[in-house]
Amino acid sequence: EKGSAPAIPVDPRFDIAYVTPVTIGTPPQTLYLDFDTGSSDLWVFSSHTLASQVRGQMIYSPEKSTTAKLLAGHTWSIRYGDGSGSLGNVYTDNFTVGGVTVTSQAVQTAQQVSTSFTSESDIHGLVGLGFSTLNTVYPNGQLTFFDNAKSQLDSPVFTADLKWKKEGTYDFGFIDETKYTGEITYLPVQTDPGYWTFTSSGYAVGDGSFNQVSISGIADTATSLTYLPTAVVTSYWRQVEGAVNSQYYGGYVFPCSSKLPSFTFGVGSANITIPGSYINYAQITEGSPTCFGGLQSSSGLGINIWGDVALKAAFVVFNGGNPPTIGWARK
Ligand SMILES: O[C@H]1CN[C@@H](c2nc(-c3ccc(C(F)(F)F)cc3)no2)C1
Repeated sequence: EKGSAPAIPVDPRFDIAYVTPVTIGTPPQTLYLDFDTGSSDLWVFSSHTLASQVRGQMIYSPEKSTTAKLLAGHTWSIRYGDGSGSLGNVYTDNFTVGGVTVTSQAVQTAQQVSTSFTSESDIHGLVGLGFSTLNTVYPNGQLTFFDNAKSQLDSPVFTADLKWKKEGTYDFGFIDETKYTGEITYLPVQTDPGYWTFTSSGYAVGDGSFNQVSISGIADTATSLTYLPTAVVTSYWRQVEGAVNSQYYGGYVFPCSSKLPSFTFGVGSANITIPGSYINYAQITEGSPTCFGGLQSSSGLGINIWGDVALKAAFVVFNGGNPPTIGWARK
């Protein structure tokens, strides 16, 4: 089996996140979910979610699905890197993405969500595509959609082809050669504690010289920006006149009129170049002449994150084989 589904930017003004249509249950209920390689819970807004916390999101109603089964005595609670979170209970039901169906997928129904989820009406939940060790369901951890689907896929892989301010795709079970140029460079993945963690071989700013330095980080499709070591990020923003690291805005801001240099990162002996335009993330407020950078310091996070700003510059293969690896290609 193989499947393909769109990755739709939530806000075309700036790619805060990407959502993908899925169907759950019988008859099928459609929701748009944020696919997240940085976590491993599949949770949805539901008929169990506090009404005061639902604002326009589509919901999954297990009581309307003839194939839904409560996973009795199981609960979950998750906290994301930005402090947002959700919690609830668990059903199993049929779950379909791009024509690939998993029967009895653990679907975590939210009873409560934090305010940032409530205010993001275009995101109806998340599909965790990290390693199942990260799943928060208690007392028995559940498998991700990808772990459940793997055995029925032509190949145990999924790929991410995210795009700047445009619709991209997630493919399951195959590698679409038309989506990239040149070769795919595969790197080893550290699966502990459960992220797609790999080591980049270095970086260059604009057409400057390449700095050979190992940068270990996670490939995270649900983090909007990219967070790298302070030394790397300061050497980038030093090239931009008027750029400052603002305490007030919580990161590097710069004059929107700036022409930003590109940022190149090494993957083995190959490299990926992020166009400067991708690093002009957004005006700090509508109409402001000050813009917020898409490349920020990871010093407060304790981990480097290759988020959408980097991922959308590449074709990325998440290979769930034995051992798992991650593949990068230019496009
Ligand atoms: O935890 C790490 C794992 N991947 C990153 C992640 N971040 C979110 C998230 C999604 C949507 C929202 C909201 F809609 F704006 F509320 C907030 C956070 N989901 O995964 C960070």
